[in-house]
Parts: sequence; structure tokens; C-alpha cells
Amino acid sequence: MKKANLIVYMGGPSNLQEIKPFLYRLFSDRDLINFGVPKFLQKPLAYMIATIRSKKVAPNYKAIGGGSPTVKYSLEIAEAVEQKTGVKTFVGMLYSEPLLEKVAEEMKNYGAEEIAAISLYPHYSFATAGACIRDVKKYFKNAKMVKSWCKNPHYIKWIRKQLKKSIKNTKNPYILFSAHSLPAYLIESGDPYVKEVKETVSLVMDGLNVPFSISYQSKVGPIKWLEPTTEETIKKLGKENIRELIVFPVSFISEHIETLFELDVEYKEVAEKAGIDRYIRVPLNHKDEDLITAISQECQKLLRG
Ligand SMILES: C=CC1=C(C)c2cc3[nH]c(cc4nc(cc5[nH]c(cc1n2)c(C)c5CCC(=O)O)C(CCC(=O)O)=C4C)c(C)c3C=C
Ligand SMILES: [Fe+2]
Repeated sequence: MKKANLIVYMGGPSNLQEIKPFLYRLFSDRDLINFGVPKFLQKPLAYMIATIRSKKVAPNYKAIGGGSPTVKYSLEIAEAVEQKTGVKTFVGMLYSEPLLEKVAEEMKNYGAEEIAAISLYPHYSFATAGACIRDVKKYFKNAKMVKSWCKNPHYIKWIRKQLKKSIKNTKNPYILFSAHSLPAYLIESGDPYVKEVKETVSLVMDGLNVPFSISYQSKVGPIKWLEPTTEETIKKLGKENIRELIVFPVSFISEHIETLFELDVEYKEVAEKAGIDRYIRVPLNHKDEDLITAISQECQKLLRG
């Protein structure tokens, strides 16, 4: 049987022209965001929001080089996983090129019969990894799926290693794990995302004697999202006399708009205004051996035997 790995993710706009179609696909996905309108209105509403939001966020994408590095970095991860596992590794995105729909055709032409699919979200949420699994199953009924990999020892080691490097020359550091937010209605319906983020953080902090907490960033629109927000938490820590703040973007594995702009530009300014002298945002090295090993191991476990 011919084996293949499939890496699935949300994607990102690689240039400014791709922002609107990316946002349209994203807001059309009722599992990612349910506006509470009848199903037939989701797409027209998504089109309206994408039209307005693409203009709002274009300057942010311009500021980080004219597009998102997400697709490029995901392809680099796939290349490294292919080398490590010796198994042909494909990348399919839900909301941008290379669209999963087309990649599934390529995989069928390749003759992939036994497929291990993994999303680049380490933590399971109905909205993210759940949506990836849903779409993989549309094309490959028998694909074996990694649901979540938030406790993989190499993933934990990857975070610890980067954190230790960032803490090295500090005196009284405080670590803030900033996770992507989720609409509160998802958690109320039993979504395990918050629980899984806490599990990762608890494994990472085991034996590290540094104060820490978790906050949530990147909420979109007027509905209720997870709390506390990263912005409010930074302000609060400033008031509590924290002067060295280490920020780790915990639900992400590579750099993108929300690390390079929201954390590095917007929240850096918030921290400065809050009186924090050192604001250290931990970089995400997506090519690191431990991260590649974590993803490779998860795929290998499914294809073994
Ligand atoms: C509207 C609902 C959204 C939910 C729910 C959501 C959850 C969620 N997203 C990530 C990871 C990423 N999100 C990224 C960008 C992004 N996300 C949303 C919306 C939701 N995300 C939007 C509208 C955007 C585009 C940027 C913007 O307009 O603000 C990205 C980066 C994509 C890129 O540009 O490269 C990532 C990565 C997680 C982990 C998550 C919940 C667990
Ligand atoms: Fe998002």
C-alpha cells in the first residue's frame, strides 16, 4: 500500500490580493464561526465581512512584508517531515492555496492509499483541527487522523527549549502564554481547546520555577470570546510591577500575522505604556528538530505496522 502524510491547516494570504478570498472562505466556514444566522445567509455575510475586513487588515499584512508566511512555512515543515519519515508529505489548506480540494486530487493521482493526516493546530478545537478532520474525511474516508498533539513530548520540549533561551538573561521574568482566542459559545458546547492549552502549559512549566499565566488573543467581532485577553493581561501585569515579560504564543507553531503584528507591534506598545521594561516575544522556530520530530512521530504512529 502506498503511504502518504497529509498536513492540513487554515492557510494564509501569501500576498495582498489573496486576503479577501482567504477571509471569505474562512468566514464562510460555519464550524469556525457561526454568526447565528440561517445557514443560507452565512456566505453572503461572510462576503460582506471579508470585503470590510480585508481593507482593515491589509496594512497589517503590508507591515509584515506584504503577505502571510504561513503557506511558505507550512511547506517547509512538510519538506522536513518528508525527510524525517521517508513518506511523501502533502500540504492542503482549508482557506487558501494550496487548497485541500486540489491537493486531494494530486494525492489520488500519486496513488496514496494509506494516509496519515495531521493539522498544524496542536490543540483540538471543533473550529480548527475539527474543521480540518471534517474536510480530510470528505476526500479520504479511510485517512487516519491525528486529533490533537498538544502533549507530544517533543512538542513540549520545543516550547521549553525556546522559553529557556528567552529567560536566560532575565532577573525576574514572568511568562505569559498567549493562545488564540475562541468564541465562548464553543467552550460552552464542550470544546476541549482550553483544557488542552492548560495541559500543554502545565507540562511545559513542570519544574520551571517562574510565575506564569494564560491569556487569549486575536478575537474577531462583537461576540463573547475567551478571557482574559492578552491585551488586558499585559496592562494588569504592568500595574502589578512586572518589568520583564516573556510572551509565548502557545497555540501557534510558526510565525504569522498574529505573532508578527499583533504581538510584536500592537502588544509591544501596550507593554511599553504599561511600564514593562523588557517585552520579550519568544520566536517560533518552525524548522526546529523537536517540532519536526513531534509532527513526524504523530504521523508515524498512525502508519506503523
Ligand atoms: C472568526 C473566527 C476565528 C476563530 C474561531 C479562529 C480560531 C483560531 N485561529 C487560529 C490560528 C490562526 N488564525 C489566523 C488568522 C485569522 N483567524 C481569524 C479568525 C478566527 N480564528 C481571522 C479572521 C484571521 C485572519 C487575520 C485577521 O483578519 O485578523 C492565523 C494566521 C493566518 C495567516 O495570516 O497566516 C492563524 C495561524 C487558532 C489557533 C484558532 C483557535 C484555536
Ligand atoms: Fe484565527
